[in-house]
Amino acid sequence: MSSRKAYSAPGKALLAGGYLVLDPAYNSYVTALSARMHVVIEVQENESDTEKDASLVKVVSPQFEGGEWEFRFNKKEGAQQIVESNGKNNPFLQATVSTVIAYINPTEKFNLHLTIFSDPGYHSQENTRPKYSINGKRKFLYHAGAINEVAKTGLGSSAGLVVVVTTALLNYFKPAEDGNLNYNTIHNVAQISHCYAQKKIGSGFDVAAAVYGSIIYRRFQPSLIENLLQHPVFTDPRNADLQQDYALKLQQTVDSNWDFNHAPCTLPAHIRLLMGDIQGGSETPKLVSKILKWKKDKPEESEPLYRDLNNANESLIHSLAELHQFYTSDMSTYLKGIAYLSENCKFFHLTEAIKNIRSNLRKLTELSGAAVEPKEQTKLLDDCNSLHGSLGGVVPGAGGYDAISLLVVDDSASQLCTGSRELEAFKQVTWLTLQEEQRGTIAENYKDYLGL
Ligand SMILES: Nc1ncnc2c1ncn2[C@@H]1O[C@H](COP(=O)(O)OP(=O)(O)O)[C@@H](O)[C@H]1O
Ligand SMILES: C[C@@](O)(CCOP(=O)(O)OP(=O)(O)O)CC(=O)O
Repeated sequence: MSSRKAYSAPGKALLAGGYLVLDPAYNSYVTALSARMHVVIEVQENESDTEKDASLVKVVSPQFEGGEWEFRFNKKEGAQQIVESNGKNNPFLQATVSTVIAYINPTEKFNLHLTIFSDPGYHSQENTRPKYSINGKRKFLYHAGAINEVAKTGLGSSAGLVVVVTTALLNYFKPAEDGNLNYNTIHNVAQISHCYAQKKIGSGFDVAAAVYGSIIYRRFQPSLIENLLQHPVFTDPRNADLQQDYALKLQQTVDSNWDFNHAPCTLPAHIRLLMGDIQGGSETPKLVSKILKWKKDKPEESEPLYRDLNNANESLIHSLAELHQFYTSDMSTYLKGIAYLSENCKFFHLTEAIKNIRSNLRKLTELSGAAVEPKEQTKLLDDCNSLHGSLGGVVPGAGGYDAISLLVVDDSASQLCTGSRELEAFKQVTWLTLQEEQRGTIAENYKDYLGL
């Protein structure tokens, strides 16, 4: 490869399928966003920063204070030792770098330098200064604090990071023969790394969207990777035999055929997604454990509600596909429909599906006691319905106080954002400047990042 390459991967919004997506029985609807995570990877020719025989992956995240991690690889008595030599912790980078290296098992020494950039939508924009690339194509915000001190907006920064770094490293060590990216390998390695870093097997919708872009997603069976994450190498990491056994099992798992759904999807033409970040926020793991406990304790309540919520989700998925199909088959009527929304029954299906999802999420809130669509968000989403051009909105993902997602007619989007700023009801909402961008992980031009 030429000595420098760049890649990017998108953030996500889970419009339908929160909680249900944890179960491989249900489909969810995930929109990939124009807020993306980026990496520039360079091969370092200079040997001075590596010890003899040692390999190095250095990662710099210049938008955050102290964003520098160095992973040194040393082979001693047949066993690979990986040390973060700055004494710093970034579990997602550590997991990604070590999983890719275990999967590839490189025989030659390597010395790689990675620089991470994240688009403005991922983090709070307070106390930042903008910096532009020399050619003006990229603008990133530089923060006054460290990565774990700056508030997140919930677009899935760790999934974006893991996927883009996996893409860069796999493409360096094992580029696909046809020059394309090997999406399935990237996906499988990234899911394993993300679970390993989080010490739990989540649904993985954020990782899958970062790889494949906007998708209808049904998860993989957790048992597929359970044994890998409990491998004895994690309690005896410098044991050469265990390392070998782990690497073999990792390769077999990554290269096997995963049964999961990642069918591409797109929002219908002229319908735009707006994401409103809400000051405050909720802790997803607490909500998830409350819901799962209720689901287990009260199957008589949860089973019918999960069924109803799934029906509402499926009907949203169906009506979005139906509208997309309508646009491609009869554009002029579709455009008239966009202009006279309430008169067209196909748009009516969409707004009804959103209403049904919301009423089921409110029931979930009431029965489980977990604040999925709390009263404040109910009021906010109801207020959104009265804004000109709004087709309705939901609490995305785990819900709570984090964010709202609205579907709006694109002509009205900017007016809706500016208009709502004047209203008391929207004072804690910051509309993020982003939209759907269907593409998953892709190669970029490294020249667009020079000077940052
Ligand atoms: N730009 C970045 N540079 C370095 N590490 C990052 C960056 N963005 C995210 N991370 C890693 O991901 C972690 C955040 O992950 P997580 O808490 O799962 O949030 P999210 O919901 O945004 O994925 C950070 O603490 C850091 O370890
Ligand atoms: C509850 C969930 O199904 C969805 C959570 O979605 P969010 O988009 O809220 O995720 P975070 O960015 O981690 O807060 C849990 C899961 O699928 O893992």
